Amino acid sequence: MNTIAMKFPGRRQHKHYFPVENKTPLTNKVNSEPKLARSYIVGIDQILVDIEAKVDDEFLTEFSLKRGMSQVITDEVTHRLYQRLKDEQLINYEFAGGTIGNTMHNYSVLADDRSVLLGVMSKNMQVGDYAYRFVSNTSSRVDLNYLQPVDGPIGRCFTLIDDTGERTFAINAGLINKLKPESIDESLISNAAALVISSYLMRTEEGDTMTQATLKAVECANKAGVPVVLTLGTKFLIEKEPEFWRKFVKDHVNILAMNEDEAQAITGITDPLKAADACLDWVDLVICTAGPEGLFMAGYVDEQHKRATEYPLLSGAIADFNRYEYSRPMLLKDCVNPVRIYTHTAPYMGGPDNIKNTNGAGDAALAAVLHDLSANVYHKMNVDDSSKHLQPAMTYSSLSQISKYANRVSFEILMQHSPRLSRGLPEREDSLEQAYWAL
Ligand SMILES: Nc1ncnc2c1ncn2[C@@H]1O[C@H](COP(=O)(O)OP(=O)(O)OP(=O)(O)O)[C@@H](O)[C@H]1O
Ligand SMILES: O=c1[nH]cnc2c1ncn2[C@@H]1O[C@H](CO)[C@@H](O)[C@H]1O
Repeated sequence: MNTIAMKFPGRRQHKHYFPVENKTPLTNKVNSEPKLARSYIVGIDQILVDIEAKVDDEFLTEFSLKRGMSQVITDEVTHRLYQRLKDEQLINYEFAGGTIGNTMHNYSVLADDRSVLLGVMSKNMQVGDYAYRFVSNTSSRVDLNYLQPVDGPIGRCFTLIDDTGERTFAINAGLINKLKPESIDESLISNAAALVISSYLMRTEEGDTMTQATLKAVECANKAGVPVVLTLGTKFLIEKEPEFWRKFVKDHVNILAMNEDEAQAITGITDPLKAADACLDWVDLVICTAGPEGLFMAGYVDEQHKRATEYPLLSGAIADFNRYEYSRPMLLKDCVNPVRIYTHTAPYMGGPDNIKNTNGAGDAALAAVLHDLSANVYHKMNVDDSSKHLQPAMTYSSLSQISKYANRVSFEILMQHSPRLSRGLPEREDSLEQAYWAL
């Protein structure tokens, strides 16, 4: 089948995509030093290495770990747990992790462009230790220059996979929560295309400064009109304080990413489409992954910019919900007559025959959405007079297109062990219908 590649304006691909640099008629060469402005995104994380191991239910019980949850464990439990995993040779791999660390890495791989990761890093690093491993397993496109040095270890996240494929996280925190508000560079945040955070950043102890650092970054982004993107991390954190999270999301967040369990925890609604719709009362754009059911997205468009889909209309909890999925989503404040838009994408090719591990599939979907969002900022910075920007949209592509891209990236993660991509998507895929990639 004849296919065309998904092309975004980015440093590597822009010249195929839109001619912002024309050849000089005299030399017939493209100016060798194009002075294009660049967009980037910033993420904050608890800097962690994942230690993945296959375990059974008894193992979880022995260490009093709650299945499916991300929980913090003491140094003493860590020591015993690590020893058991080593003695029984249960460890599959040790690799850089962290929900936002993974998202920044995947964004940089997909966009072939810069993201900035904020957090802490051991100031004394030895070849082979966890800090070293984190740095060496992170894309060179992720800017680590703003990490705050600390005198001690980064964190470890035991990623324990049981027979059903469910993952339980046990976190040994090290100094991950010692990021200080002073380490947040305000101009770095206020010039970014987006600020990306997770609910885990609020899980701190007395004396930790991570939460204050995060709140400072969020306030700075809010003030500068930089979209704040929150991923909900794990439902148990949300269930503990749903009222706090609803208020935080309403007051500070523009884009909310979650899976269906987290969506239920924050809205009380089981149906992922209805839950996504409920979240539109608080935010501008919603990404809700739903495992084997695929991906739902919801957003806003102004009446004058809405575009009707060419796909068959779908009905679920909301009738004909995908009617305007061809629209490019907008901030609610930029809509004179806001219309709610929704889309759904079923797992790419029905999902892989053999799912290695679903860990990080949701983070990867978010990385794809961020790629589209920053592509829009990049294009606007360089070709502001393009007719494309007559509509003050948040993203480069339509809701439908972004959702397909995100779902495609999730598929890639399901086929591998690590939550981090090792390469971008293929430019051409014969198995893809043209409509899947066409703009
Ligand atoms: N069993 C499955 N079959 C087919 N596709 C799946 C399956 N599980 C996940 N997916 C795909 O991966 C995407 C994300 O999955 P999921 O909802 O499990 O993310 P998540 O729970 O947020 O993951 P994480 O928190 O580990 O990043 C889904 O939207 C879907 O496209
Ligand atoms: O408490 C936490 N803080 C930051 N990241 C976490 C925490 N618990 C789990 N993950 C991260 O979530 C990723 C998959 O989505 C894993 O790679 C793991 O490192």
